[in-house]
Amino acid sequence: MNAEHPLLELRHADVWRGDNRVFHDFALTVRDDESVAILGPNGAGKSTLIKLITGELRAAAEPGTVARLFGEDLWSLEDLRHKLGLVAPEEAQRFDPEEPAEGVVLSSLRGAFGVTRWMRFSKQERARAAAAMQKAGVLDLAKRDYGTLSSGQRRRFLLARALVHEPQALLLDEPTTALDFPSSFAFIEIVRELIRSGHGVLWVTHHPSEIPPETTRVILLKDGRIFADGAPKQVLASKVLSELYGLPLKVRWSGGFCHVGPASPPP
Ligand SMILES: Nc1ncnc2c1ncn2[C@@H]1O[C@H](COP(=O)(O)OP(=O)(O)OP(=O)(O)O)[C@@H](O)[C@H]1O
Repeated sequence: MNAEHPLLELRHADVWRGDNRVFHDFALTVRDDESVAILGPNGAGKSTLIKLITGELRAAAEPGTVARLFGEDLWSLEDLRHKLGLVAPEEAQRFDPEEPAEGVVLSSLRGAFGVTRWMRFSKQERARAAAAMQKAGVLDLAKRDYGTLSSGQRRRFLLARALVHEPQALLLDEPTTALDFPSSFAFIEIVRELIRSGHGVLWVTHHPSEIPPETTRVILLKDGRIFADGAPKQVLASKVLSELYGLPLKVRWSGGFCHVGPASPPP
């Protein structure tokens, strides 16, 4: 990681959505070798933060405001895909069900959502796509029609789509939404392996139980502010989460994973 240019630097940032100022004087710095989980109640500002990172939203240009991704002030995630790969489940809808699934990955090399008949790919590009599908555990499904894949398999193709650019870090926007337990666990295991092999990860989720044990930092958002930021066991604590969500919660750790339930189970 270049110490001068962390993945994300926000200082004195105001972010507006319509007439609503979601972030005010917001500050957050994330290094590109960190594995960070971001949680918070509905309306906390998670999507706003993601849209800020993807460049869909911008911080207001005020004196003193710093908003940089990999040291760039006005970035386009398209241009930074070799640094930060995005997995956003809603993108799964954007592909032709009759296209071979490998098109999800190959078309990313052209910044497109699907392969058109004018696209040509070199041997090296096909090898990169194969390597990305291998990492995501879907190489054997490359030739299957995309429309015949399960949600979990499609999610892994989205991961391969991000990995084909060999990014240093990944931004995962609720990547296990609507996946069953086995598919979620399989996805989490792949991400764990990526963290272990040195990738930075920014994982936005509602579910503490899916935060990989390799995660080094947890950030809790509430009402557009950072409510807590620190080591997982300090932040994902019964008292902190009870205060965040406004109800008594009990945290239990097992196998490096955090499980949250009501403080006193119903009779
Ligand atoms: N298009 C919009 N116009 C105005 N306000 C918005 C808009 N989108 C979101 N907001 C507001 O911004 C705040 C943060 O919303 P955001 O979607 O970032 O929260 P979130 O943490 O992602 O929530 P959720 O968990 O429900 O997805 C909320 O108060 C929300 O009502």
